[in-house]
Amino acid sequence: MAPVPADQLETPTPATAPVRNAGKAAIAKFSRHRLFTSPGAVAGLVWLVAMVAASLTAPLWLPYKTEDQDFTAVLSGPTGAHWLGTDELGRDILSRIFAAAAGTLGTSMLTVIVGVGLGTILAMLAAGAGERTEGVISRVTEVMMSLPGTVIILAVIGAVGTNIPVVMAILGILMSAGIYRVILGQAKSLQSQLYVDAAKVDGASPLRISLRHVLPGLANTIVVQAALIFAVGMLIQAGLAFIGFGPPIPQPSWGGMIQGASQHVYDAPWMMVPTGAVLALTVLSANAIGNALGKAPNAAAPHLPSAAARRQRAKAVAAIAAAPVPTAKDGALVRETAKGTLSVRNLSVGVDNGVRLVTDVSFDVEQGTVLGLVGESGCGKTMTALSLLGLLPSGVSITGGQILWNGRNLAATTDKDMESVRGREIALISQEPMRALDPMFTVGYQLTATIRRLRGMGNAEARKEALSLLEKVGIVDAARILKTYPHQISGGMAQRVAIALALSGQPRLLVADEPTTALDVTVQAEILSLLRALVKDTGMSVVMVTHDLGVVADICDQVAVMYAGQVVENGRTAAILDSPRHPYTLALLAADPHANHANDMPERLATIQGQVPQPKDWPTGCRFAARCQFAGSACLEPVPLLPSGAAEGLVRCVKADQLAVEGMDWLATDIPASRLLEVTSKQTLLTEKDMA
Ligand SMILES: Nc1ncnc2c1ncn2[C@@H]1O[C@H](COP(=O)(O)OP(=O)(O)OP(=O)(O)O)[C@@H](O)[C@H]1O
Repeated sequence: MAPVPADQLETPTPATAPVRNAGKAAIAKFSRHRLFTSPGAVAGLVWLVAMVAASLTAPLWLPYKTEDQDFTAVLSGPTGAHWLGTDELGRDILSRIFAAAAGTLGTSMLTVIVGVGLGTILAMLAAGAGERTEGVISRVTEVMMSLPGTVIILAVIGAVGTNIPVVMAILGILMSAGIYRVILGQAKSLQSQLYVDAAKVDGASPLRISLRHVLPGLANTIVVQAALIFAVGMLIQAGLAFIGFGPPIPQPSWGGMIQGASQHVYDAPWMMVPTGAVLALTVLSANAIGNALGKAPNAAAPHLPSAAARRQRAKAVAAIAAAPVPTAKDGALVRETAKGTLSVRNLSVGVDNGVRLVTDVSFDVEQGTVLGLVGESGCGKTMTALSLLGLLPSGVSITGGQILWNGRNLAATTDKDMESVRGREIALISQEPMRALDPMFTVGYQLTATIRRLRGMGNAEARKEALSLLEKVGIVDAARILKTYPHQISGGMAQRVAIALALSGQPRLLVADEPTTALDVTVQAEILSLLRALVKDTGMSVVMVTHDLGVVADICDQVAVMYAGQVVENGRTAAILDSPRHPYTLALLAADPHANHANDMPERLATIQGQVPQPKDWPTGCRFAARCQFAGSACLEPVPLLPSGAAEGLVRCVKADQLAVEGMDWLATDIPASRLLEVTSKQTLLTEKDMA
């Protein structure tokens, strides 16, 4: 049995370590919560927690009773005996502020519970129970919103007296109508999600669907609304007390104290300061918390990076710009980048402060050629493609390497500068054409607006160009399509329009992320032949992300096969499809029914056991080893990308030559014991059996 390399041996750890690590991870995750990344929200939270704690424990520590009068210090400013001064009756302001705090905070919370609770229940009911119920609830809430809230509150006070909890609960009922309107749209959108349909098919009751599938999706909006209503409740309560509808005298209230202070604004201006400041700070704190929570991923456009992500990216960009230019390493192709050639060098992409998703990826795309990025789901194709456009999702950034394009390193380009590249030099077409089209506007409006913005044309000229672009992408009745809305055209037509949109800035490179996956087979063929014709006619290049080897064979000049965030093999398409040098490419071809000739179609198609490992589980050696039929002890070491011997191809496999010489096939059976190498996650244990 071969020895296990030292760097892959697990260090024995005490039994308590996992618990401690889990605790640390939980604390780290908690501290990254958006609430704690906003200084304003942290300060607000600290203030609110301190206020609640101080008000709840007030009877234990307050220096004076609220009604104690000190006639030797009437209307005094801050003194040793009265830290925040006294009022016109010599009562201690500090004691009165905190004695009033519990009531003010508690009854404001009551408004939140009634308002947000009722609004949420009504919205979930309306979203789940069909149009009639929604219609009834909506009409009722419209009536509630049309009622004069102040008059109703004053009428309630007239009827029940200044019973603050009752008044604040009624205020909550009045506010619930507005909250219902805010939450309804989101609840309806959640009700139309596929997983909700699946739950219905599984026979889940409407109540269970609402609680299990809809309510969690509303959590963010509910919390934000609660924070804002809490602030509004406090202000309204203070306002009522100011005009004399607060708790009965001598019971203190913040509004009543401000009203008292307003009588002495000239002779004792200080008196206004402590209560006013505490009220303002408490309201600001609730708003700051609401604002921070409102910046949740589902509250913002998901494709736009957050400020924190942008800061992180700016840091990464600066580090990449300062790094020395990589040279030919381990045989990797390094050529002078000609104009119109894209050269990606040692590109790495990772989650900010987290795992790496793509490592050390290199490839070239020459002008007028198509490169296919191929591999199973989760191999990092999309992350690589989106890096080219600076469109990585929020929280994911380029961590190293270069993207050389027209004399610039796009990996070290700021977000602002990327704006002049996107659309004009490099454009994107995505898997789902409807993502590129706004359902609110006609195709013509969207195309002309984009052409005017990217090419600086006038309206009439842009309209002509839009027509010509639609004709270029094979749309026969272009004039009619210009007037249609996206939902009025088919998927294939929408993809043609999306391609026309991508072409409106006359880009030299098109990044196509599985552009045919969502289309049916005949339309797929049409779109592929359209792309082929566009490459030929315009001389632009294409980076085509796909998991379909048929698409690769059909359109790609070069192919880069990706596995677990790495390129494992690249080179000319014909060379790679004819004589693959990496076992993963071999396996993909063996598993593809179209890659096998009808005559020698095996009885059983090959499979690749297991799954692509998660980025956190990548082993230090060959990442494919755990699934590979040919793995051996040498595969436990990191494997560089080396010339494959076929044209300019590169391969990341220590056994590539042996496989090529011996002409070994990927077997359609389970991995034979004679070829088995057990590679467990993280820790790689070699149990080689009968390996030569
Ligand atoms: N926003 C994200 N944050 C963190 N990790 C992500 C994010 N998006 C994708 N990943 C992870 O990055 C890795 C690569 O994903 P990527 O989408 O690039 O794969 P892919 O090969 O394009 O797959 P597919 O064909 O399914 O699109 C996967 O492990 C995936 O789980």
